[in-house]
Amino acid sequence: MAQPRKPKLGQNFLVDDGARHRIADALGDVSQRTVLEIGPGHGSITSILAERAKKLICIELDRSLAPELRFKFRNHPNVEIIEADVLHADFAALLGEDETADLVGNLPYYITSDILLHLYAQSERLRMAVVMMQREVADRISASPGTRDFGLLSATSQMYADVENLFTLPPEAFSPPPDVHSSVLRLTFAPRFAELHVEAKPFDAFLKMCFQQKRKTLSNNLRAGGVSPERIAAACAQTDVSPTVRAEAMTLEALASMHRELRM
Ligand SMILES: C[S@@+](CC[C@H](N)C(=O)[O-])C[C@H]1O[C@@H](n2cnc3c(N)ncnc32)[C@H](O)[C@@H]1O
Repeated sequence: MAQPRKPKLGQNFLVDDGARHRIADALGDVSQRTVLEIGPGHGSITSILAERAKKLICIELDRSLAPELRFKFRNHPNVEIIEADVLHADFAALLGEDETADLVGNLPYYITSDILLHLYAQSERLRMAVVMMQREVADRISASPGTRDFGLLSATSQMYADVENLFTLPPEAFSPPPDVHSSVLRLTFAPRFAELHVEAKPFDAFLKMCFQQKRKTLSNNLRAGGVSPERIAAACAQTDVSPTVRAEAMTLEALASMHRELRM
C-alpha cells in the first residue's frame, strides 16, 4: 500500500482559525515591536501580525512560498519577507542597533532543536518567543527537574528562558495533518548564567556532558567526559550531591554549583 507522502520542509500548515489567533495573541501588544516569524508558510499567522506589529520580518526557506508571501503582503510596508534558512539568520543584522525582537513560529518540526539552539545563541536580541512544536518536545522543554521528561533540552532551555506550555493542538488543526499532536510554548528570555555564577559556553558544554547518557549517573557521565574520580568525589562532597544521582534529578542551581566546584 502506498505510504502517505511526508510534506517537504516540515510543511504542515495551520488551518485552525482559533489557534492562529491564540498564537498571535500570546505575543501580547506588538504595536511598538519588531516581530520575527520563522517559516510563515502561506501566511496564516503572518496575516494577523501584519495588522498588529510595528515591523514584521518573515524568514521562509521555500523558494515558491517567499514570492507568494511578498505578493500577498505587498500593501503592508511593515512586512519584510526574507528567503533564507533560519539556521543561518543573524538577528543582529536584521534588527536596529541594540533592538530586541519578539519571535513567533509554527516551527518546521524536523529542525526544532537546532532552531531553539540558534535562538539561545542569539538570546540577547530576543525578548520572547511563541513557538509551536511536537507535543513531546514541548513537554520535555517545560519539564521540571526530577520528572521523567527532564533532560538536556529542558536544562539548556531553562538556563535561557522562563518556559510556559500554553496549549496543545490535535493533528486536524493542520493541513496535511502531522502524525503527532503539537504544543505552543512561550519562552520569555531571561538567561540565568550570571545569577548562577557560570559562563554560558562552558556551562552549556558541562550540561551536555552531564546528560550524555540518560541512564548513567552524574558521576559516570563526568568520568566518561574525562573528569577524574577523585575530583568528582571531592566536588560531590563539597556540594552535598550524592555520587549516585542522575543529572535529570538535579536542579539548575545544583548543576551550576557542581560546575563551579569542578572549575571546568
Ligand atoms: C509547520 S510549517 C508552518 C507554516 C505556517 N507558519 C503555518 O502555520 O501554517 C513550517 C514552515 O517553515 C518553513 N521552513 C522549513 N525549513 C525552514 C528553514 N530552515 N528556514 C526557514 N523556514 C523554513 C516551511 O517552508 C514552512 O513554511
